[in-house]
Amino acid sequence: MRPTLAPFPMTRLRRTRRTAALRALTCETTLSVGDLIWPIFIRDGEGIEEPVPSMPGVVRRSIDLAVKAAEEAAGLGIPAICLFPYTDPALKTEACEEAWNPENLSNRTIRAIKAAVPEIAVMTDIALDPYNANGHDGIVRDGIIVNDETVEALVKMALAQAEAGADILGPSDMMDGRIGAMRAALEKAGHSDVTIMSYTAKYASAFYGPFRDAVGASGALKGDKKTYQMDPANSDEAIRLVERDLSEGADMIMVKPGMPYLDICRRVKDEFGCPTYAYQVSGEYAMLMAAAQNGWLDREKVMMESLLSFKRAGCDGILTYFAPEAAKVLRGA
Ligand SMILES: NCc1[nH]cc(CCC(=O)O)c1CC(=O)O
Repeated sequence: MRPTLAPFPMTRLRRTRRTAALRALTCETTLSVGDLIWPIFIRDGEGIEEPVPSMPGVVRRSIDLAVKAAEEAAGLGIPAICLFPYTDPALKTEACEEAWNPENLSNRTIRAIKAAVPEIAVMTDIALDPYNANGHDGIVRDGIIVNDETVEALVKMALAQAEAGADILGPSDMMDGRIGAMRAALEKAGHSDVTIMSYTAKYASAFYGPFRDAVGASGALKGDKKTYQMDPANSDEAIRLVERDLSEGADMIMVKPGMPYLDICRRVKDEFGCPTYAYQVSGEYAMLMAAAQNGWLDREKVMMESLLSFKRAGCDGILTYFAPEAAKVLRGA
């Protein structure tokens, strides 16, 4: 599309910016509560809300309070909540068996939320890192992250989550072949309605630091995730990954992190026109909150501006720790 402009002064682009009414009429992008997915951290226990120091305002909740959070989210009109478990270090093993235990923290929370707030969509994370003694998303053998064996484990994890009632499965592991394997297993097990939001273009990013503190994976992780997560230098590779995941049966595609990768969001939306989401990750949240706490940025304004930028870049929705706060702003509450 090429704009046609009469020469100045016939064209004065400031004319349409003059009043709030004209600005409202020419506004190209909107953010609404229906665009938000709220990631929350869960832990064992009861009545516990434990702050995550590197993410001011974010807590780890016991299941009873996670249910309360889901009720709050539903009340605000937030369509989905995404669960990340803080796993007891004693349950972490090299084989990661806790990942597909039907009674693990994550699966118990899915059931509790679906029982109390059936209308909210519950999204999960599929990767082995919360359950892995070495902190990696895949099974490690002789120092190598083994792909196909990991996919078998992830499929078991996906089935346990679907069985518990998850609406959206979020494979965040970046192994090859996982989407197709999960989709086939879900069909076979009668879970043909469960959606998959693939963490397709997930970069090996330093912006995940606070999240790894929140789920207790920082201490365990040996080395980095560069053999499976993407090189921040790459963009064409993201397009190949999206094509691959869509052809294997992903319903929705995610780009992660968010703000430093808006160019990828735009390319994905333009090339595939598929449901596209971005994850405004822990480090992005921490960065904005730290500046706001110092009085260097206006928290509410940068929150809303950053979320709008995802919509402008073509995203259909955003996973953000700001979800309830942004929802309150959008509802004028
Ligand atoms: N595979 C786990 C996973 N799922 C979501 C995040 C990061 C989310 C955030 O930083 O907010 C990570 C961390 C990682 O890959 O190391």
